[in-house]
Amino acid sequence: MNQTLAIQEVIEKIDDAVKREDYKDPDAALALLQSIKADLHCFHEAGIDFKVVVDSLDDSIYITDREGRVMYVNPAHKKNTNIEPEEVLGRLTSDIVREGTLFTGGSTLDVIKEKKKIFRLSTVQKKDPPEVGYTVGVPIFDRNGELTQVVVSSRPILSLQALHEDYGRFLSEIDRTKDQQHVTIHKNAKAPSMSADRLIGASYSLKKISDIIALAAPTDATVLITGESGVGKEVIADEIYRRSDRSDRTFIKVNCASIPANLLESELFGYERGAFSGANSGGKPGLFEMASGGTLLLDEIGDMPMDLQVKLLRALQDKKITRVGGTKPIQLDIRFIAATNSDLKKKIAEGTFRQDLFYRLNVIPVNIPPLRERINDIDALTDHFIDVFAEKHHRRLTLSEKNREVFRAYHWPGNVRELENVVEYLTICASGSDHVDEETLRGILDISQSDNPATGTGTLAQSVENYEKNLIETVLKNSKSLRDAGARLGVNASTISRKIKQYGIDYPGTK
Ligand SMILES: Nc1ncnc2c1ncn2[C@@H]1O[C@H](COP(=O)(O)OP(=O)(O)OP(=O)(O)O)[C@@H](O)[C@H]1O
Repeated sequence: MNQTLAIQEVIEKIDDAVKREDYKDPDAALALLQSIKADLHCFHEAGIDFKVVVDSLDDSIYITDREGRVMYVNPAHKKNTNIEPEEVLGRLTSDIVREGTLFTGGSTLDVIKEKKKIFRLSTVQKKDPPEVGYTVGVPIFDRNGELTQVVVSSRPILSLQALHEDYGRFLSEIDRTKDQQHVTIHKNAKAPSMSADRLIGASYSLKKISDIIALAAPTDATVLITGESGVGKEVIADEIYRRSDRSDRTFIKVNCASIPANLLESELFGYERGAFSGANSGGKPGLFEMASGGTLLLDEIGDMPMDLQVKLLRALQDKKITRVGGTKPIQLDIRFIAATNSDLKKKIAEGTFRQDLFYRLNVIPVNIPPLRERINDIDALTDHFIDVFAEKHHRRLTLSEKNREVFRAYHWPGNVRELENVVEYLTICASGSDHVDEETLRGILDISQSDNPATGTGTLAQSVENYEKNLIETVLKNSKSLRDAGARLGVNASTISRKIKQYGIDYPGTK
């Protein structure tokens, strides 16, 4: 039990006994004394001097009464803020914040107002230059539910930034080790190259998708899989292939966005001898020919150039293609699956995607909702990834119920891929205890979108802008593209591009 609360309970116990005049009844008085002795014994047994503990913490601790009058600050508070204890002790936090010479922001006043735990930024004005801190204010209540004290712990936001950078480095490391190929060829569904990932989830949407797959997979009907980046489109395509009658034949996956537009046509359709200079003189079959008899996944179909869309439409309609520079039609027998994270209807309206191609592809539409709309999948996927990474890294991550609540409440801009990365990172960097501390979680999740916006003075706003600028610069350094940086920060590429201009960040091609 919290020691302050426990002492307060003993005091209240004595007050109640005095009110009831227990001392007039020897039995009641004895019972009271025995109960107090038991309480004191508990403190003694615990053997922990909580003041020594708080004084040894590296985080700043700032404790006020219910009005916000400062009762205590620990030595780390002075070390981290340059504020002498006598400058704040006995003073009202509202006065200190209003004056604005020691610090601004912070969570004390909001905890008093809202009577719940609050996360806020605070700017230490006594530091030169002023330094932004990340504060967590917690209310303490008596047993009647009345607020008695507020305890605020804080640390410089740079420590969170360091954590974020560490996580950014981890992500680029993963990217580097991932297969960077634009085309993947699987000989059959049991080939070692096929990912072992199966469709995990407990949500109603995933169950519906699973039902559609069960019905559509054994047919040759074209499937169009849509959904944000990282929702699991490729996993669904794999599942369709596994459950299809073509699972013992070739499955080719081609990423239409990563192959340069001028090469995509010859990659897909192949070319005849001497079709263009530099090409293999004997001609080359394209991916359509190579996939014939099997399945072809056209990933990122929304990024296919318009002129190729016409050719693709013809191939789908006629089930025939002609190599670049060739005249002889080649018969195809392909099961097509297309996937995209673009809004194809919007692209049609903008004139960058052909409507007739859309209808050709959209025979069996499968839309995968973002993870934040499939909260029931989060626990199942988390457990799945904990198992996967326990096996890979020989250590097991344990999450508390509170950690899981943070997971369920988070908006997962990078969807399942982000959840997978977070679980891998925590397995490596934060396993070995029965929970992950909340600060570590907030450090690697996208805190810029947290539900605790900074309450701000001009200086605070400026500091937050600085933080945002630094964070974007750091993430850009570790990213392959604006889109990649956007995905890491949970915003789209155009937001990153706008911020680059707004903050004058030096990034090639944006000036
Ligand atoms: N339902 C799921 N069950 C198990 N693993 C999943 C599930 N959904 C996604 N994943 C995992 O999440 C990661 C991202 O999934 P995937 O590559 O299929 O997403 P995507 O929608 O194709 O992304 P992008 O549009 O960026 O290519 C993969 O490692 C995949 O194994």
